[in-house]
Amino acid sequence: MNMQGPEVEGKDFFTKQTYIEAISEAHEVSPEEEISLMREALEEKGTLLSLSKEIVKIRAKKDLNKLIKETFSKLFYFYHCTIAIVNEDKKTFRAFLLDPDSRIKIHEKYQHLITQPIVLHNGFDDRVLNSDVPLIIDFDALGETDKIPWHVRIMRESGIMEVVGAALSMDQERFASIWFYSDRKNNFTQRDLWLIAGIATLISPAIANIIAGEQVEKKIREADALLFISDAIASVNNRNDLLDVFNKSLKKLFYFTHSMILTLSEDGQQLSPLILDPDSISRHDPDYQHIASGWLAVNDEFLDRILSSKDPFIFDVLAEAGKEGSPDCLQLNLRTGVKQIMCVTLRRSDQQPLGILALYNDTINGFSENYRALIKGISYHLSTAISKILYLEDISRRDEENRILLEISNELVAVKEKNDILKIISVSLKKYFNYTDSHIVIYNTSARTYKTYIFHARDQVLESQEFQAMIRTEIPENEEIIDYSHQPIIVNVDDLVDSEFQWGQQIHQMGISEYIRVKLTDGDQIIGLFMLLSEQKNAFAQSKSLLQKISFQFSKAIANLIANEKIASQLEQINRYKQQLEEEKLYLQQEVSAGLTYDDIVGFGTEMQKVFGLLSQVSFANSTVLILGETGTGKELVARALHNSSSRKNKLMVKVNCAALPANLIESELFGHEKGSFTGATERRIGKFELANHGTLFLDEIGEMPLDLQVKLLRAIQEKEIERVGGTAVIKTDVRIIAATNRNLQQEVEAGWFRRDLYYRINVFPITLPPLRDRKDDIPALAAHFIKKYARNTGKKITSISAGAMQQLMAYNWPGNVRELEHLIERSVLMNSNGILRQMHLPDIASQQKDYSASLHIKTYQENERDYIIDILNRCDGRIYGRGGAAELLDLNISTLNSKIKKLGIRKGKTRYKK
Ligand SMILES: Nc1ncnc2c1ncn2[C@@H]1O[C@H](COP(=O)(O)OP(=O)(O)OP(=O)(O)O)[C@@H](O)[C@H]1O
Repeated sequence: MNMQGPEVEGKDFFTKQTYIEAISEAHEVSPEEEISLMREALEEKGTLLSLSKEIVKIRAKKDLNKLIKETFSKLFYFYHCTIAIVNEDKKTFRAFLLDPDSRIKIHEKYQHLITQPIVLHNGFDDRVLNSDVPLIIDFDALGETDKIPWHVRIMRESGIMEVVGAALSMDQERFASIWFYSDRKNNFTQRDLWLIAGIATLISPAIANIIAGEQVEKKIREADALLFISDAIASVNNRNDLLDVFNKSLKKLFYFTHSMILTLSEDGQQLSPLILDPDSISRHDPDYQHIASGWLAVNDEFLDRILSSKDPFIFDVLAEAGKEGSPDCLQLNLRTGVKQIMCVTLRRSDQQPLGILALYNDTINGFSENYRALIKGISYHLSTAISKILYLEDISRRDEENRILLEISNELVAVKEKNDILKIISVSLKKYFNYTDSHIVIYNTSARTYKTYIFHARDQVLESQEFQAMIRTEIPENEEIIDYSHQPIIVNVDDLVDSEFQWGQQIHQMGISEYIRVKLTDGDQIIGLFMLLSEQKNAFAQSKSLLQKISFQFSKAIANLIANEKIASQLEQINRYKQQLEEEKLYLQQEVSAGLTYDDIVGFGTEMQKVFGLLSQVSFANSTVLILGETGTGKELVARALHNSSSRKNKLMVKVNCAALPANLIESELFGHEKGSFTGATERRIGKFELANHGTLFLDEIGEMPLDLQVKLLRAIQEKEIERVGGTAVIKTDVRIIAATNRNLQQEVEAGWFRRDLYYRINVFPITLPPLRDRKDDIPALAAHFIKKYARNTGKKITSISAGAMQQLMAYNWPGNVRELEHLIERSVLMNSNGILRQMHLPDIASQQKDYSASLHIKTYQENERDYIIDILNRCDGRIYGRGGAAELLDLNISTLNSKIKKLGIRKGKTRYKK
């Protein structure tokens, strides 16, 4: 850097010392030199004398410009000339006089240069100001150093090679500087410097006068502007108008990049933006939206300082942002080039803080001290305007809330089922709240948990594991979510991540950042929680009051829904009982012999006594009993007596004849069916299992049960629960099983026609009833028993049986067992006219013989094969193909079986194949 002044630096050579004296003091001069210098000096002195006459005429800046253009430029070469004045703060200076022909005008930062205060102590301007003589700055010699101030850099970039600066002073105070710029190197001579020093001295009083005049004008202008702004502020009714006043009027008064007004929450804990300037220089930062739409917690020393300050507060962003714990917004400002911020606290009439007005600047020392008073003046009017805006907004918000409330209430009143609520939360509420998902949980008094009742979620999360887990999660009553406040509460989900709160973690995994919840109540009772969830932070700051109001309507609708559901489920239960009672009634009407006991079983012989012994052991147990025996031996009679002697005697014994029903109906008969579950299922019907609940289910002819149904039966017996055909609900049953068959189940198992596992499950307590031919000693008692029964039924007076007839009975083989004997006695009583049965209408020996010989007919191999295939087909309910079909059981391939059916002339009757 090369800065030079006359070699007589430090002396006021214009007033006290001539140029010649100064030069001669500095070095020896020859007499010729001295004569020439004296001539020059006399010439310039004359020049300055005539100059001073011009200068006294100067009144305004335009006169100055004219002087520079027309007079100064004739004295020496310079490109343009400017004057800078020191600001009131004494730390900065600003452009005062600008040369309209300045070549710097083309520089992109020219506007910045001429409008911004520039730091004075930068090593250039302060030196010139402190120097008694003009100084030259040789730009070329500056080199590339960081220390070059930005405004000097701009000049150099605009082609300036050299500049001379001289201080202007008045009453000992150096208040400004005059600058002559040149685009030529080594342009300024010693003589030029001497002239510039003279010009500086002469021009100082004129400049001081103009400044004083301008300051007066400025004050008047500021007062006018303040008046105008105050008036404008006083008449605004909304945020946009207020922003307009700032941008159009205040920006005319002084430079700032943008503004922001923040208001304080009622509890004084948070500051949130009321008005954001769309011209903010920070608006392109990715965090701007987030920070600008959020709120600032008033919990740091920085904000405390602003809020407690009575006067506008100016601070450097760099210095504040560097302090520990500085708010995020300061970092954002720093990043986006904000250098200085002026804040003033807006106060209510009671002096309590209402908010903050912040003005931003992109230069250090951008805010002059002068503006403090102006901004303070504006802040009073601004506070009133903001209070008014907030009041008006509050009124219109309440109106809007009431309108929304009415709209939502109308929808809620019409709620009949959950889907109606779902529609409201997935469509209607979306117009007023900013949420992505919603969740209503209902309090379960017995489990003391909150359980999902209704939810609405984004499509993309519906299938996710987190969401599925979330809706299954029951929130324990004592979780931190449940507090006693009835106000809506906003929860930051980040705070839940490290907690034990499972539901909180699940919604975090679903991408939820924040949720608001409100209690649903019915009188004093909490019935549930209503939660709106959002992926964004700060989504619900404005929603509290409306949600609070809506929650009452929601509570009512949900309480009604729950009550209706309860009534519906009770009605359904009543209907079920009613249906069951009707079934039971019908059943009891069919079952006339329901009251049979062991007394009705006739059997004095040893065989039957053994049976009675077994029965007495199992009567009171709940065990499954399997009654075996030929047809007519009394299996059903024994089953009924067993039931009537058990602890279940006051409930039904329900009989299912497994052989009598087509295979496809047995399942519905046993387990019931839902309406529409198959063609013909026009009504819901409960099955025999449900009908026999707490009683006994008698499965007669269990050996005839189709194989596929055997599996379901086994499950029902083992699990003690059933599902209706076409239904999904699992129904618990408490049923005792008594099964009977005249088949040899063991053999059936071996042949693969009866499931082994089911056989073991029902063969817990087998009782075999002996055929009548093996207990003929019971025949007299049985005969007497039936004579008495049928004589009473027919009204005949028959009391005994002749010895001959008895002999006939004792001689007979009784293939139909007790049933055959009973029928024979019945027929004989009907046909008899006197008091003693003498004639038994037994099949005669011959026919017996005939029958016998007929039964001795030896079947051909083909006949046997035909009968066998028919048996299997009937067992499979005519099904040939697939698992458990006839082809599989016969271990034949399908085409072979079909050709055999054709060849053996096997045909199907109405329901079964006939032999
Ligand atoms: N020991 C008995 N005392 C009195 N009556 C009996 C006796 N055994 C059977 N009976 C009567 O015989 C008839 C047939 O009995 P039951 O229906 O119980 O036989 P079952 O073994 O179940 O026959 P099926 O195997 O053909 O169903 C019934 O009227 C029953 O009352």
